[in-house]
Amino acid sequence: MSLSVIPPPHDIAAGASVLRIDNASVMRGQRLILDRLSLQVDAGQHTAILGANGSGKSTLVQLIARQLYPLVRTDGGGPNVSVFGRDRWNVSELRQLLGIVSPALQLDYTSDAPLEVFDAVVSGFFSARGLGLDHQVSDRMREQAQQALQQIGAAHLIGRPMATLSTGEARRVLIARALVHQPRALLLDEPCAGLDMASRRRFLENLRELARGGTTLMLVTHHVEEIVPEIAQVLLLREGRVLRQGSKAEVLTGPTLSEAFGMPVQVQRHGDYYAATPA
Ligand SMILES: Nc1ncnc2c1ncn2[C@@H]1O[C@H](COP(=O)(O)OP(=O)(O)OP(=O)(O)O)[C@@H](O)[C@H]1O
Repeated sequence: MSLSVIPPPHDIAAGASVLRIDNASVMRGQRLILDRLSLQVDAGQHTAILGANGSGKSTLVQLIARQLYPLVRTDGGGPNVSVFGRDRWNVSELRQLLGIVSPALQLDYTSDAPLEVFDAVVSGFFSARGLGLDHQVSDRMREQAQQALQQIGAAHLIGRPMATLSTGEARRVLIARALVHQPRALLLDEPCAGLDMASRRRFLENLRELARGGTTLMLVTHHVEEIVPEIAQVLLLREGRVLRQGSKAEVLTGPTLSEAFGMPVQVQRHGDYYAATPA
């Protein structure tokens, strides 16, 4: 199923990459958390960002989401993080092009007891959590929200309070919310965390459909098994630095993952999927 497009209220530079990070470093407190990181994601170049606990993945998500800013360059170069060709964004405008689903977002939405599923999704049009008196919801918006919920297999949850949903159900609803704008890209931080085997499989199939439908995926995970076949590029982080970047065949090897996770790891390939286990 494809959603009809509500055109974004702004232009994007023609041919601009979804994401360009050039030698960006991020400090938190006195610590250097990301160290001269570079990454380019072009439209349709589905990418996994992989790394052990504490390697800097969530910090990178916040950098991309413009919730954190890199250190000012000392080499005289221009801005070192651009999303859709721009380094400055109004966050709600950016969300129309780049949908983001993260554990922090899920916690925020599921702890709002009265928030109902459909309102949680349709309020995505206003970058608000739930509907207020000043929000004018058009028939078109309702239709788009309904379609997004159907697309991700969550339409049956309409009417339920967000706080009563299971982890997997809430995850789907938040993805539907991110999809109402039909974003060009989705940034998913550990989207399978807390999902059981069957939910994870169904969810990964949803992601594959989105990727095939033209949404560029940026998937942050520490599970090699979640790297769906459509993802061709992998960025492997270790202690805030890029340990390796390239195709799956180049990055997902035993020696490289052993270095990334600090223990011997064996990699198996099952068709188009990879799996990693302690050696
Ligand atoms: N606000 C902060 N102040 C200081 N250090 C921080 C802060 N936030 C994160 N860190 C540190 O930055 C490093 C990277 O954290 P980050 O959350 O980005 O890693 P991650 O790869 O997402 O880890 P995980 O897989 O455990 O979620 C960690 O060592 C963490 O302790």
